[in-house]
Amino acid sequence: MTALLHPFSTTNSSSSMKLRVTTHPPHRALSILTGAFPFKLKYRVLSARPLKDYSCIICRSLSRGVAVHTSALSRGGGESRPGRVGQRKSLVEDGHEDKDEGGVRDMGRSRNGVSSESLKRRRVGNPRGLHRDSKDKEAGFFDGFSPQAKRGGREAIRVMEDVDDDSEDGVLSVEEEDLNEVVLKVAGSLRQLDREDGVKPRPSASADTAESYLSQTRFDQCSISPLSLKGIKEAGYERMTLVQEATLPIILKGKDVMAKARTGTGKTVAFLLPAIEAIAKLHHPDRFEKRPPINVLVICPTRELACQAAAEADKLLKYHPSIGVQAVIGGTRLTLEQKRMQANPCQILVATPGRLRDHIDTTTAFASRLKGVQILVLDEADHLLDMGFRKDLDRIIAAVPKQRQTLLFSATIPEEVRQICHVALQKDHEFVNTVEEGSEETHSQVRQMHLVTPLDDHFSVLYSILTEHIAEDVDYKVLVFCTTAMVTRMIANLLSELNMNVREIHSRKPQSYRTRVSDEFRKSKGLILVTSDVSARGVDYPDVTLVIQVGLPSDREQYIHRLGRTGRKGKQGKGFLLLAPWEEFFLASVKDLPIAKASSPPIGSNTRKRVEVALSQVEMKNKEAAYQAWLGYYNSNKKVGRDKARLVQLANEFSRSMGLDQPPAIPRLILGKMGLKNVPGLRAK
Ligand SMILES: Nc1ncnc2c1ncn2[C@@H]1O[C@H](COP(=O)(O)OP(=O)(O)OP(=O)(O)O)[C@@H](O)[C@H]1O
Repeated sequence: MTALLHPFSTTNSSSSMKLRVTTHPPHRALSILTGAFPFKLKYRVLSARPLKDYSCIICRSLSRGVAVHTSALSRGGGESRPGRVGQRKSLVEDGHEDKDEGGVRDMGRSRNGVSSESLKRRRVGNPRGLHRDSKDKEAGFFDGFSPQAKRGGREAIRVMEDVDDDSEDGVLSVEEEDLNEVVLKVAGSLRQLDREDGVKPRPSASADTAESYLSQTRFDQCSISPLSLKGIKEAGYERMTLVQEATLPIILKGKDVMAKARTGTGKTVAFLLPAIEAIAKLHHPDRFEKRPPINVLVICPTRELACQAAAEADKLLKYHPSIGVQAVIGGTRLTLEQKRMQANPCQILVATPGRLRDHIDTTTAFASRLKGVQILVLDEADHLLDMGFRKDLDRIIAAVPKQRQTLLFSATIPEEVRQICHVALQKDHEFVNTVEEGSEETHSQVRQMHLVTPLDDHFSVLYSILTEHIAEDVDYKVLVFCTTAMVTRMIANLLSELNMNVREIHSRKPQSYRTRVSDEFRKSKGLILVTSDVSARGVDYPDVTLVIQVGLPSDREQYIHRLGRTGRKGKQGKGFLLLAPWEEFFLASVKDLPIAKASSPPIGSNTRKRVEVALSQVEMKNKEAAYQAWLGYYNSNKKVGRDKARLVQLANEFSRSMGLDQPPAIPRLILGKMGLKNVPGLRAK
């Protein structure tokens, strides 16, 4: 059957796939039956550009729901509009661990290649490079690292700068490692993993679930250029995933798309492939042109994710020698990036928001190169549209042409984000939702459990869960998510004292270290990665067997994304959420998810003793920093932080759980900024 223009045209009524198409207004849905048979499509691509006609054959997968909504919301182009969501949130670039407050640091250092303006921005009242808006000033400085500020509250917006002061010793976090090498390294290990994946499927993945994320459509049935097809084949991809199948034809048509698909189901390729196809059809500027345009701009919230997306693009571009991808991320030398972007093809730029702003502010001719952007992609769009990123994003949107195609992808798109998507998207954008109606946003093959137990037991319970899991699966690969960077460091220290094979990753580590550890974890088995939320979204570590979340996740979305590090590509996985009794309220926000109540693992006196001894070995400065960070994190939580006296009691409970009967003293200045001066139970210094 031949259908013109839209592959999911309502004319395909004989199909057996249930499809929801929403036309104006955006939320009115029309259910239709569509086909499970191949049909030929012909459509014109990217109407704004002089492109060729394409034909493709699309087969529909049976009995899978894909909702495509055409929205009536409008795009504000470059305008900066106040968010209607009205929430503020500190889930910010490179994670939430900037919720940690490490005290005042040296502000007098100069940064190579960074403009005074951007330095100033970093410095506004903040030694760690956090910047804030005027409301922060009213709210008091360090009192909010805003885990749930998205839902409102008095906390200050805390936007962490792209360049972390990872360097504990006061040395700048300037990396010697060329990012190109990092990207190539990641691309290399991705290729290797893909090859291994093709040969040896993990035994734990049943044939049924392992295939569930794939559609019946093969890439070679679509109107993809032969060079891209070669790259796809080499990457080991044969069939499209559901989200790729659903979005490719729409994106190729040149429409703005907002797409929601579960974690680990190939969203990166879903936006990269049509973007590459669009560039392939453009006139290619002279290699030596002084200011060649950037055609595709991909924004990712974290450095790891940006490197990963650039590596994926690099894989797909293998047979497109004239198209190049570059990544610009914080924690690396700005001047190196400038040289690289000048010396190499850079039609695709993958960036973290803060670093991109730095380039807009400081890099010669960068702004004019951005005028060539035809496709803007926001990966983890709900996170990027959140208030924590809003200023950077408004700036970025203002820097790219209004006449462009915009693609928003995420595994979670809360309703409030749909309400504000007009800041980036065209009025007639399509909303593609591959999460079937009535089904959960998490994977059914991932077993989720929660345990509510006193804080005092948390470390012993964590140790027990880990030892049990390790005993069950020699190929264990575990992610332990912690609330802040400093809590991450302390727990990693503890587990390592317990002789577990542990690595840690968070924003207070230098970027070269982060890249190394991330790469190691990607390739390893028999390893535990203790992490802050820098690993929560998008990071594609294959074969993670268990995700443990210790303490309150910042919100429902973050719970889903963290959990989504396991069960990728249809594989099996487990998730464990460990909460204290006063954190139990969080369960209400995920009550629609199948999270079973776990029974408390028996904690013998031996286990307790071992944990106690290990805690006594944990460095005091790590415990002190963890205490302060913990206090900052929960202080900014709307619910927990409301009653300051109670908050301090709980913090001191946390202190005791680390083996410190007397809570560490906190600098007066910081207590003041947290709004915790003179709260009984705190020690000031
Ligand atoms: N068509 C395909 N066939 C097989 N594997 C694929 C295909 N497309 C992508 N993949 C692989 O699937 C894995 C998950 O992809 P990706 O990281 O893009 O997922 P995601 O949906 O963006 O996840 P998240 O929501 O966590 O960001 C990657 O290893 C990627 O290489």
